[in-house]
Amino acid sequence: MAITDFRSFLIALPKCEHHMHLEGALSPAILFQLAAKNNIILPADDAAFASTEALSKRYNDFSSLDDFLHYYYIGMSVLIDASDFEALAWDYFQHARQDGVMHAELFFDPQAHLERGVTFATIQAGFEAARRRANSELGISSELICCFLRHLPAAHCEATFAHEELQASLGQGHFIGIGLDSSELAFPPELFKSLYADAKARSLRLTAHAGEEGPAEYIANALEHLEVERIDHGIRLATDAALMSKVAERGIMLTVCPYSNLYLRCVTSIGDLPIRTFLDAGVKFSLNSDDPAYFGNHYILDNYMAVHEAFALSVDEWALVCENGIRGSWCSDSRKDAMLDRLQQTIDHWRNEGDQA
Ligand SMILES: Nc1ncnc2[nH]cnc12
Ligand SMILES: [Zn+2]
Repeated sequence: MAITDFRSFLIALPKCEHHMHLEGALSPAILFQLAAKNNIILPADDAAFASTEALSKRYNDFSSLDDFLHYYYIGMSVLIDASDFEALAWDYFQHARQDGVMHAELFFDPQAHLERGVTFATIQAGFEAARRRANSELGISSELICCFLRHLPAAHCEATFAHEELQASLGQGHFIGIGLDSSELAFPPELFKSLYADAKARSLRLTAHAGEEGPAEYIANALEHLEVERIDHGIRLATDAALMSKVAERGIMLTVCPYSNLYLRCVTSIGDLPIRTFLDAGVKFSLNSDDPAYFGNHYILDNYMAVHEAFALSVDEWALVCENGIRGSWCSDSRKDAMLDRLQQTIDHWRNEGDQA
């Protein structure tokens, strides 16, 4: 079958997003707007904060993960009340709707807000309002994944997890799992073994960033010491064939973020990502936007398009990527069945279109 309009085909696929930091959806325009509303003084000694245009331009020139994180943490300092968190998440959901996302599992970084005096209840109220609205108005289901910042001491992460408000929120089912993010190289997964054991004891789902800038060994360590079910990024897996076979055999899904890897210089082009290697080895992966507002405003569809342009996946391969994303989601079986039905209808429809072309 020849599909002449792959963009429309990719929009129509029922997509699941598993790797999107809500704070990474903060556009320069909303950043300046909230800074003005909340009287937040942005760094006067950095010309990047002179205007929306200057900041957007600086975002096109990150030299590494840490260079990006510097701006990411300054950016989120403008989020103060529940309506700010709601506006941020709602902005993301509107992009997600346009791109054909049916289900989104969204990271957030409470430690970065709690230390500024913003309460867990404030963050949660804002995100919950946007999630409810996304479900009823846009038909997008979502879950939250509470991320811990690995550049902070493990004891700090454990204390945050034990925080009364966080535990109460957990009791009310407000988030489904935990993740580990921020600066990778100096902070290997095994430092957080105790945090992950605590989360596992509370029946939370487990994932962690590994193998983004760090070596494949960090992926092995996250699997062994943190007992994660998914790996966020994981592109360095391709450097270790034995580990790659193990990951494929165990059905561990990687949440790959093509444009993020390009903008943070983990690869020099999207064509250098091991997408074909993973497909050939039977490694499951989903495609995601990570921090779209910081990475050229490339939301999930652009990531799908870029992978298509670089690797020319067949319709069957796209169907497999989509199916793996649905099956690897942390949503109910009935939601998965609804998405699998939609996938089948989409594939059938496009096969007919292709036959007629
Ligand atoms: N790509 C990324 N890697 C690590 N931590 C992050 N926090 C937000 N985006 C991140
Ligand atoms: Zn990430």
